Parts: sequence; C-alpha cells; structure tokens
Amino acid sequence: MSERQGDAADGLTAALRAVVADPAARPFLVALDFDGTLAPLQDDPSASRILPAGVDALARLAQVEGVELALVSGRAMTDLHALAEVPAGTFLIGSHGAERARVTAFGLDRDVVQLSDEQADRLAALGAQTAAVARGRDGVWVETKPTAVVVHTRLAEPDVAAEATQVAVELGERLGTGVLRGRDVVEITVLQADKGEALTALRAELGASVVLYAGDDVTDEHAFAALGPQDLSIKVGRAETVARYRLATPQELVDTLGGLAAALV
Ligand SMILES: O=P(O)(O)OC[C@H]1O[C@H](O[C@H]2O[C@H](CO)[C@@H](O)[C@H](O)[C@H]2O)[C@H](O)[C@@H](O)[C@@H]1O
Repeated sequence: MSERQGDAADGLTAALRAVVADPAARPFLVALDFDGTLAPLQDDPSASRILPAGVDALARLAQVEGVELALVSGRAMTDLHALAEVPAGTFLIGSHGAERARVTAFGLDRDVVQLSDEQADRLAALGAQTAAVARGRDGVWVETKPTAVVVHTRLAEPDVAAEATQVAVELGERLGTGVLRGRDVVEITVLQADKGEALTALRAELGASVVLYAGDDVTDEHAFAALGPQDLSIKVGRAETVARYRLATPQELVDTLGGLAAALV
C-alpha cells in the first residue's frame, strides 16, 4: 500500500494493512459515496465521472473473494447507474437510501420505490413550489428525483444562493418529510431515508465483519456515525466530521483504493 504524509494517513494505512492481513475481516464491505468522493464535483451534475484510477480500483476490488462493493449516494438510481462505471455485483444505494439496486451483467436488478398517494401529491407540490424558488434567481435550478426535489445553488451568486437556500429550507420544513443540506444543495424528501440506515441494512444483509465507508458531504456523516470501532470511516476534504480518517481529495481516495486492491489480490 502506498505511503502518504501525516499521522492521519499513517493511521489509515495501518488500519487497511490490518484488514488485509486478517482473514476474519471478511466479508469486507467497501462502501463509497459518489459526488465529491469518487467523482470530483462539477457545476453540471451530468458531467460527473468516477476518476479513471477509481474505475480501475473498483474493478480490481470486485475480483477479490470476500470483498463486497457498494455506492451509497444521494443521486437518483437511474442517474447513479448511468454515471457509475462499476463492476457487476456492486450494490447501488440511491436517493440517500430510498432506492436500492444491484448491478448485474445485463443491467440493474432494482427494488421499486412505491410512494403513497399522499407522498406523490406532496412531491408534485414540492416540484411546483421549488420551481417558484428558482424562478428569477440566476444560477438556481431544481432537480427532480423519485422521492425528492433538490434546489441547486452552486452556480448562483453567494447572496442569491443564501436567499434561495433559506426559502428552500423553510419550504422543506413545511412540506417535506426530511430536509437534507448538501454541497450547494437543499434536498427536500417525501420519504424518510438516510445513508446510515441504508448502510446498516446492507451490512446486516451481507454479514459484513468490517465496513470501509468514504464520503465528503454532511449527508455522509449519517453513514460514518453508523459504523463501529472495527470499521474504517474516511472523510474526503476538510470539513468537520465524525469520521476517523481523512483524505484531502477524490484522487487521494482512489489512489488509496488502488493500493488496497493491490494488497488484497
Ligand atoms: O451522495 P452523493 O453521491 O455525494 O450525491 C449528492 C448529490 O450529488 C449531486 O450534487 C452534488 O454534485 C454535483 C455534481 O458534482 C454538484 O453540482 C452539486 O453542487 C453537488 O451537491 C446530485 O445532483 C444530487 O442530486 C445528489 O443528492
């Protein structure tokens, strides 16, 4: 495994070596956030791609017996599947846990999300009302997902972004089931879901002894908090976190995954 500078990086390298060397640390679930973690952030979400070294690392990890792979994302499932260049067998958790699927050699084996009439009505109302939030505010736009709407402010001037964020949060508190703040986004959901619950459920299903989870955003904190002392939580970036380890950039993360794959095969 490659060496990086600093105490935190040394700690992560040692922890990864311990997992590699311990036959009891199987099944080993490697679960990863997508945007800002495997894929550098972009102004246009459809332009996001996993870094090439990450695609390669995931393909190699998928070959290792006892290793399971998952992407755990806020993205809608259709979107996540279209963008994520991941090997067959990878579990996909989308919409912060509201959607779940597994990549197969032929496509996607997915659970269908069923909204009640009341939830569907609220989602439609949220679509209309968030469109009104964006109207007249340059750089603010709305993404619609099967269980949520997302107000994006990355392209707006700071004062416009702050105003749109405040209005969207108030709207979400009134009409949503949950309000998630992410990187330049306010996500208003009509179904209760979070990455921690989704990761806990997948871990139980797989009987994973050890879980590695890496993420960059506040929504990933739920997943970090769901991990135990034997697990590896990795924050990508500088923001405050409950994660035990930290890497600076998506490139550092995919390089670390490459080193892990090399050590496991
Ligand atoms: O859980 P993630 O995989 O990190 O997904 C969270 C959100 O990702 C997308 O938005 C974020 O990435 C965009 C592309 O880099 C960026 O433009 C935006 O500012 C980020 O918040 C996606 O559009 C959202 O639906 C996801 O919830």
